[in-house]
Amino acid sequence: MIPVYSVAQVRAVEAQEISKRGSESLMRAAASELAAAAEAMLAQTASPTDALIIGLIGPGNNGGDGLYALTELAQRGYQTLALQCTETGHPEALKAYASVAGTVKSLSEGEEALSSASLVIDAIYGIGYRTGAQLPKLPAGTRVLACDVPSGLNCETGSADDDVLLAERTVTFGAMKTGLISQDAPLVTGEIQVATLDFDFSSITPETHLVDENSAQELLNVHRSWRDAGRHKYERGVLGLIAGSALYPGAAQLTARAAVACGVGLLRTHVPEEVQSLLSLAAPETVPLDDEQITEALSLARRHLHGRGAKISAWAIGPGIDSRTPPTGVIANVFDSRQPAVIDASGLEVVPTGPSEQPRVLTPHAKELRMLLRRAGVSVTTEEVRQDPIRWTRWVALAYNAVVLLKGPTSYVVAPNGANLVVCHAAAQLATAGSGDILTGILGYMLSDSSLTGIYGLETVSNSRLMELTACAAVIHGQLGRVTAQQGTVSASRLIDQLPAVMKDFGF
Ligand SMILES: NC(=O)C1=CN([C@@H]2O[C@H](COP(=O)(O)OP(=O)(O)OC[C@H]3O[C@@H](n4cnc5c(N)ncnc54)[C@H](OP(=O)(O)O)[C@@H]3O)[C@@H](O)[C@H]2O)[C@@H](O)CC1
Ligand SMILES: Nc1ncnc2c1ncn2[C@@H]1O[C@H](COP(=O)(O)OP(=O)(O)O)[C@@H](O)[C@H]1O
Repeated sequence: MIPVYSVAQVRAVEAQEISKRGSESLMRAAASELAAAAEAMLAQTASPTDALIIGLIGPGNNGGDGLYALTELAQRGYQTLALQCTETGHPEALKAYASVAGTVKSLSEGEEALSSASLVIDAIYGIGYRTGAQLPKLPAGTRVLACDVPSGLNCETGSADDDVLLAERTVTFGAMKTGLISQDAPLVTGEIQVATLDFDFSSITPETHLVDENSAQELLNVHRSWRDAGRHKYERGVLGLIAGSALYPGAAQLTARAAVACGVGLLRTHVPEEVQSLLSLAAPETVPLDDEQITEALSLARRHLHGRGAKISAWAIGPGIDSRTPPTGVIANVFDSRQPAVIDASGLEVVPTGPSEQPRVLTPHAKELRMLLRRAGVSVTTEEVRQDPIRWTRWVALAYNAVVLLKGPTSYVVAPNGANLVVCHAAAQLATAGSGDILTGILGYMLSDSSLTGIYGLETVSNSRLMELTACAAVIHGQLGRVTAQQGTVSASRLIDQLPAVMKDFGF
């Protein structure tokens, strides 16, 4: 997992590093990383002598990094041009660049060259940016490498100005910063590369941790063993799905098909009669589950939570339920059990507040989070949630004693004790009807599989493991969005078609 720090924390460590290593040497180290990233971006498209790299240079250290990077690139044979966007610049870096590559032009003098740039290095503003500067408009299609932070992005809050410089890649120094993963940031940073510059953060507690594909892979492997291959379907895990209504007949199908595509041991479905026939056609692998069988499964669960003897090992509750007529009795019985459950959509409207023995994950989007807060007696605006998502998600986690996944372009996973993880997949194509139902299917499957939860016998899964698995499900979901988008337009059904291949990439 990638630790994420606030700007103030990064500034504090930076000050220590400067006192140890000197500011010039730090800036040169940052510049080398930036130059290497520029070379990597151009490796496929142009040889050094053909490529023109333009640096947009600002007044402070960010501009200094850009100038030293351009100096290195000029020394390696690239054509470079430094365009100063503000009246002042970093004096030593300006001198270093001029001695190798010639004079620096002002933006107005050299602006025309932007249309022939192979790459633009955005080194106007970094973490020192305050909203409101006039930023240059780049020709459409310009490839941009951002130095530390895209100019126009507030690295504290993640809020971007309208004229922010959109980056294809951002090389950020020291550590990942909160403002690079919040609010607008995933839409403007492009791929983020952290150049740690060997900063020492050992005495500082990060604000949160980012879970990316590599860390998800590690988290998924924690409990896997060679013995997994010997399990029968009940030992692999049985998911009970309580979902669907005549009003939304498709949602239960999507969740069911997603769980089946993940390779669930067995899926048992409790859906209204009129939905069951459709569901049996859409997912013939599923087996219906009536009220009596649920009672029996829950009663057995008191003695056998998992593995041999357990009829159901985890639950997914909510997709497509008509909130006017939810099967409250059945759902309340499941809520009283100690079996893990993921609760989504209309299920969120009936989940109780207060203490609970059940390991639960709630998966609201922002509007549903506000509804959960309102039910817990807290009234907030969408803007307040947007500005401090972890704070408000933590409120819900505490009030409902559940792990909470706040879904959106950046997803936040928070446990009742306040611990939290962030998933930032920037797969905008996921914003399509039914994609949340698929996430519920993926997570439901994961909660049912003891090789992932690591629980056997009568133990229950801890909130910290629940939080990790929830983040992994969100990472897989994001990857699913990206992979599906590479093949064409994205719909929920097409996401499910790609799910087996994506699961395979994560070791399933
Ligand atoms: N952290 C690290 O570990 C390392 C950091 N390094 C680098 O240092 C960078 C931070 O440098 P920095 O402090 O000089 O700030 P930077 O972003 O260049 O801004 C310059 C000045 O612009 C101004 N300004 C801001 N907004 C404005 C506005 N709207 N309109 C007009 N003016 C505005 C403001 O000046 P002010 O007006 O406040 O006097 C601000 O001070 C960092 O991003 C990274 O690239 C690496 O070298 C080494 C490792
Ligand atoms: N702009 C976006 N970029 C990336 N992911 C998004 C974006 N908007 C939504 N998502 C993701 O898409 C999913 C939508 O879920 P949800 O709102 O429950 O949709 P539905 O109810 O239609 O299934 C969530 O996983 C969310 O994280």
